Amino acid sequence: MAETPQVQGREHNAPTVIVDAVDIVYRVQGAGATAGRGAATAALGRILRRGGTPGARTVHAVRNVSFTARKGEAIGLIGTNGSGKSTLLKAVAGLLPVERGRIFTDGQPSLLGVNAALMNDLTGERNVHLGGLAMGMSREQVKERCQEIVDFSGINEKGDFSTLPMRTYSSGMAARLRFSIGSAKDHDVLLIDEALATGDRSFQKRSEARIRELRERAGTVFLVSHNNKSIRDTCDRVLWLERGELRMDGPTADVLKEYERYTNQDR
Ligand SMILES: Nc1ncnc2c1ncn2[C@@H]1O[C@H](COP(=O)(O)OP(=O)(O)OP(=O)(O)O)[C@@H](O)[C@H]1O
Repeated sequence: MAETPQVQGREHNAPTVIVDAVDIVYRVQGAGATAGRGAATAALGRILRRGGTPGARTVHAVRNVSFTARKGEAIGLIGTNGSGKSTLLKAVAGLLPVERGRIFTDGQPSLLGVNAALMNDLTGERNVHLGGLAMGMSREQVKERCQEIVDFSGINEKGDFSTLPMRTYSSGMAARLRFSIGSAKDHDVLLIDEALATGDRSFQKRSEARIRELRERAGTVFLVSHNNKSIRDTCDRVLWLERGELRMDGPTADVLKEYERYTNQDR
């Protein structure tokens, strides 16, 4: 019997994210109002020049980017500072509008860290519960997995931190707990922004293994990182963004070779 398109859509290799000729532009209100001359004079000058809103400036962060991601792929996003990686990830997560082009996703993309909105005044344990519920886990599932999530994060390695408020955590500990909560559930499309950079080497190894597991369970994983080794160890494909443009899209080894050549030369 012929398969319906929906059944085909569940196959390995099926597209999960299609980004089609996307541009993303930030609008910064009130930017530069105090630059140079006095604020009032500068604002008046702008009104006279443009006849528009004073102080509105734009940042064109992503330019004409297209790619298709498939089930089972782990895709690294690389590029020098400010090249548009986080912006693109937020747009795929549906948190930023596109100026031009379209983004299609099959399933709900989860941006690690943002979806599990953690609260500084609550303990790590309470945050594990809330984060789990926010991701759609049942109370029983959360109860069952709470200890495992805390153990994976390693926050209790130097004391019983899981019963202390998150504001007492170092930024690395908070990032580890976020990663641990976010990756406790299988995601259709998991977007990870620099989560691995903050942990120590043993946490990095655990999280790399976790990414490989998530990927095997048929999801698609995107990983933004400045750590080329993490990218090499976890991703089979890499997108290289530079000044908002997609400079290269291909197998990890090929793209990293060109990227390393680019970052090692004087620019
Ligand atoms: N909220 C914002 N408002 C205005 N401009 C922004 C905003 N966030 C980012 N930008 C600008 O958009 C461009 C892309 O930034 P983005 O954070 O996506 O880059 P990135 O590649 O993730 O950088 P990094 O590696 O430094 O984290 C930069 O020029 C940045 O200044």
